[in-house]
Amino acid sequence: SLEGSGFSEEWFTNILQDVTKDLNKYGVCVVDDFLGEERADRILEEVRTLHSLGVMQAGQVVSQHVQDQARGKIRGDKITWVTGDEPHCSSIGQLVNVVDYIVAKANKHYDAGKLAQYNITWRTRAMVACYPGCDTHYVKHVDNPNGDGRCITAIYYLNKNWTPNDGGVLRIYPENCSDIIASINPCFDRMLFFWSDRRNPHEVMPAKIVRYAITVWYLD
Ligand SMILES: O=C(O)CNC(=O)c1n[nH]c2ccccc2c1=O
Ligand SMILES: [Fe+2]
Repeated sequence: SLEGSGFSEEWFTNILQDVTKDLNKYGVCVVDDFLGEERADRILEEVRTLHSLGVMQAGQVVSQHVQDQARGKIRGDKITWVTGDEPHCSSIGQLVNVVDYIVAKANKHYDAGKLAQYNITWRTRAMVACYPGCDTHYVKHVDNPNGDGRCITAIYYLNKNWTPNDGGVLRIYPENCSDIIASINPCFDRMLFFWSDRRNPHEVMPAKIVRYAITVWYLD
């Protein structure tokens, strides 16, 4: 619901139209300056706290060789799952509430188009991910290749003053326009939505410095 979010009906309506239009047209939607610097800073502080508390576990191992693992070779992304009700997670919880509202409304929006094909009733918890730099990356993949129910991937980026030298760009290879590669910089207070299925193979390019993102998957 709107009250308590601190955002106006008009703000939501504008975002809704962007998300609905871009998702239906491109299968991808980027919203910049999503929550404003003050809220985004609070979320970043919470993620840094979670990282410093050591609650993030290795999401994937970068080296498949046993001896590398034995030597504790650089591991890939580290993740933790939060509902938003845990200690140090209240701003993350507010982010999820705002995204929930947008996705629920867009799903029922008058010009929902392809979004209307879904009946989004559920979502995962929020996955807080940290790529620790040192060229950690995520190989080209589809989030939901085999119909596990996930239909929309929603990613919120928290990387202040990001520059190309920092790496960690998200590349999306839209299935139906093979010549275009969408390169999305993981910059601070940027919100991204894309179809989770085979329409959007994507990869995280090697990150040179610590790179934070929060992902929620919406299920049909
Ligand atoms: O951070 C990004 O820009 C994109 N990120 C991804 O595509 C992505 N996709 N699937 C995952 C599954 C487990 C752990 C991390 C991930 C992950 O970062
Ligand atoms: Fe992914």
